[in-house]
Amino acid sequence: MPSDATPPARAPRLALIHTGGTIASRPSPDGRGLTPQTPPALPGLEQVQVTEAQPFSLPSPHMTPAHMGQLAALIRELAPTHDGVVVTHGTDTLEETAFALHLMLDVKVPVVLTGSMRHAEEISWDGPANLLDAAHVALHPHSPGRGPLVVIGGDIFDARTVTKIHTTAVDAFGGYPGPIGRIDREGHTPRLHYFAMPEPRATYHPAHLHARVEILYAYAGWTGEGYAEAANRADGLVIAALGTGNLPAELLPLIQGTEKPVVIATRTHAGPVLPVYGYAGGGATLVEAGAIPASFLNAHKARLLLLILLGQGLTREQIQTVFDRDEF
Ligand SMILES: NC(=O)C[C@H](N)C(=O)O
Repeated sequence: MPSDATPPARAPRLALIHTGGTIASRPSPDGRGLTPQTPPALPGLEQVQVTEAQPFSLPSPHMTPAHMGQLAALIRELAPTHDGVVVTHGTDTLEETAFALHLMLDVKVPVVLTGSMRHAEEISWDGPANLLDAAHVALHPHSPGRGPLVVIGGDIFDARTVTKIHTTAVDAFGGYPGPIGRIDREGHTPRLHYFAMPEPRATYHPAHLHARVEILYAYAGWTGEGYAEAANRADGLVIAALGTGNLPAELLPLIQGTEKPVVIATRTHAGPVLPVYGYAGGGATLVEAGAIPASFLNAHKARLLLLILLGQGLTREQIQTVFDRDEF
């Protein structure tokens, strides 16, 4: 006899993509230190249908833009048949992969990256809780529309602002102005709060990811060592400059003479790049010489944005507009 009872809601479907990192690492049998070996198991989500994939297993210092492109393609493939995607990743370059995905992915389901600071054989192994938090965030109804998120230690971060702030602490992630949400558990029940609404963002579709963009790091007494060589071989440069985006005077003529895009970020850990100083090498003179302020992006995220815009074939002027208007 036909029943008019509502059929039970189907089990949520989660795609779990492993890429390596400490969350997959253990001491290697040859005694030479930690290496990625076994992807972590997802604990305590009985009602969820999980599909696992492992496109590669790398320590995250071995990640390249090509791997980020491969990951983006896999997520695009899995997204239509899943309600959320979790990516496990090494923490060293996690913010770069998160931001590259932020720039390139326009999938509808949430994408959440997580990792761990301690490996599976350590007493303070933080992998399982981070992974469970990430899964809850990925499947939560308030998570779509925020771009890829990073979840570590219960904090939920936006890919644009998150950065690794500690080399060993379990709460290794932060960044100005801080988390956009928080997940905790009351018993087994997740409690999730967002502190801001989702907002629209631009996404890009580069034809390739092999533009060469190099980063130079400014310091007191830099007279431009390495600049000419980098400018010759690269398609674009990013400089982690001083304060609001200032450099020693010797850099001004070098930037004036560079046709390729030169983006000025800051080595300071928070705040925008603003062209306010008019002394030789001051931010105002660099912008007048054609340099592009990176807004509030750190140097390694500015590099990815520049690399992606170059891969999409944008001109120097178009690239400047993207940075000027915060179209990311
Ligand atoms: N905690 C970590 O995952 C660090 C490791 N070196 C990695 O990024 O792969």
